Amino acid sequence: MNDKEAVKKLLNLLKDYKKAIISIILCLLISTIFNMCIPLLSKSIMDKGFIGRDQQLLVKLVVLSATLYVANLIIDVFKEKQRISIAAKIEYMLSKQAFSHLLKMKIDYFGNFNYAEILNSINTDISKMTSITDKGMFFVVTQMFCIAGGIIGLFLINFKMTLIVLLMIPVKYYSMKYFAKKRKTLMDVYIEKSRDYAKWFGDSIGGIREVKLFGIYENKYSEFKEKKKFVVSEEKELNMLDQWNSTIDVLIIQFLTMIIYIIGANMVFKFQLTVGSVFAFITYSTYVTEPISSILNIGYLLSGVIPSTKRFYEFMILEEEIENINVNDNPDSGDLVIQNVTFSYEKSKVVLDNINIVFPEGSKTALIGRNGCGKTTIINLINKMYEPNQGKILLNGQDISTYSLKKYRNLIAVVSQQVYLFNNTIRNNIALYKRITEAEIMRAVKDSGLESFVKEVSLDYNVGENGILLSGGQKQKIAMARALIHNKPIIILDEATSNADIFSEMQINNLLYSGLKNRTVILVTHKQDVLKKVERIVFMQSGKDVEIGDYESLYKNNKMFNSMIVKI
Ligand SMILES: Nc1ncnc2c1ncn2[C@@H]1O[C@H](COP(=O)(O)OP(=O)(O)OP(=O)(O)O)[C@@H](O)[C@H]1O
Repeated sequence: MNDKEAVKKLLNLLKDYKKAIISIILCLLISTIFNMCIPLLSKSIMDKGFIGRDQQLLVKLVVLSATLYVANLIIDVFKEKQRISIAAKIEYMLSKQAFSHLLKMKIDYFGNFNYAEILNSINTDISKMTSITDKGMFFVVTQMFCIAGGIIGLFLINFKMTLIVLLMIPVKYYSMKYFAKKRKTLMDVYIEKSRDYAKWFGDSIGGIREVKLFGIYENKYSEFKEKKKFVVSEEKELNMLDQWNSTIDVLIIQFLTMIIYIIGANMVFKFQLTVGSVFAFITYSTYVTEPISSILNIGYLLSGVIPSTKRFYEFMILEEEIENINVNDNPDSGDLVIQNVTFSYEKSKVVLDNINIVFPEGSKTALIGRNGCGKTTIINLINKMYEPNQGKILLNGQDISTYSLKKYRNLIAVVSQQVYLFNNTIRNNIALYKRITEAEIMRAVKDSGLESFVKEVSLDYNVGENGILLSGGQKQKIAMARALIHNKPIIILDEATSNADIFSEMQINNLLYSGLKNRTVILVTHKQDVLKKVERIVFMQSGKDVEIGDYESLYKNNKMFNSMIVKI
């Protein structure tokens, strides 16, 4: 995306608020007209009131000026209310778009960026983009009128001095260009550095247990100092640049005012101008110089917003999961078939090579194999976190890529080794936004082996951030209860009982041919008692070499299989 497209996108954000923007511009116009009258009033107060010693007129003019000031204040409050409301709506709308996109994005995005980094990027970009509703931006339109009115006022008072005022335009233009270019470069670096810092921060706090257990506090602290120093120094440079830009602005205007005073005084001494005219001229000249400065500063302001706008829209076009909307059939349970599937996460490394596995409907199948051979990858493909590079996965004879993603996933429950629990009650973590009766929840809790704990603390016990208040086994049992309750025809248990005690494990294993009797169950396990129980075992020597059989045949014929079994 180039700068022009980014500006277009920014302007597009305002298009839904035409009415409010028109009312803001009207308010600014009325204020501008009032402001135009004030120097003329001051001129009369000075020349006719003070110097002409007309007290009655002086009081009238002072009251009129004060009324205009108050009217301006009221208009300003009304205008600000509209402007703040547009800013809030744009921020809310962009946040909604970003969050909805985030939920639909492909899973590999979350492997590259951690939560702190994602939150930091989205918040920074949205807040920068919302700054297009800042006061300075809206002023542009009315400032055109202000400049026109100011120039007319100046010409009416003195033509020659007006030309001097107009000379400042090219000076300001070139200074703005210089600062805008610098700011854009600095902003790009700042965004990169703060993203890097947020990534590191999320990673370090995510690993707080390791920091404590391995005593790497000092190392992390010195990394922090280094990374934060970069961010703070970029912030400092950006703030200093803003300061220099406004200092140069003030210098230009002050220099101009000084010249006007000198030339004006000279003219007063020669009786070519009145004292009031000189003061009115100076006020009018600010009506021209300040708005010109603000208009030219828009370029400077945009130079800070454009990098964020580009990054935001680049994020918004990242690939989402494809939801088939044209499908008319509901996926139905049936045999699940992995057919000639080849898959790699990275092009250079093939993880699964032409794999064929059938999981008959209602069957119980165990997956066993060495670390990294691709068991979890098979599960990732079945639940459509990834798509095969070649081959197909079929359910009930139909390619799963033709099913509605939501409806297809609705058929599968996964309990993995690393369970994620929301910071909510046990009840809500099990029900997951579905209306489920207490009796049903209690049945699932009983089947998963969590009953005695629930009786102790109640279903409304809050589990804390990712279940921090629970033991590993309790977390897995909640995940198990969650899988059981949703009545899905396909259940995947990826080392799901790795943290369960022997009694709970036996209880869960007994479910295979009772509570889960009619469901297709796929278990990743190395435990002998489960391997003996299931009717089929998929033994993976690697992602290329897959052998399927029952326990007896594999046990007799495959030494490698034997060496992997955990006998308890
Ligand atoms: N998101 C990913 N991006 C890139 N490579 C990955 C990703 N996830 C897994 N891999 C790689 O794919 C291979 C298979 O990983 P997978 O997690 O499927 O193995 P596994 O058999 O489940 O292992 P384990 O028994 O240790 O859980 C490994 O070599 C791993 O490094």
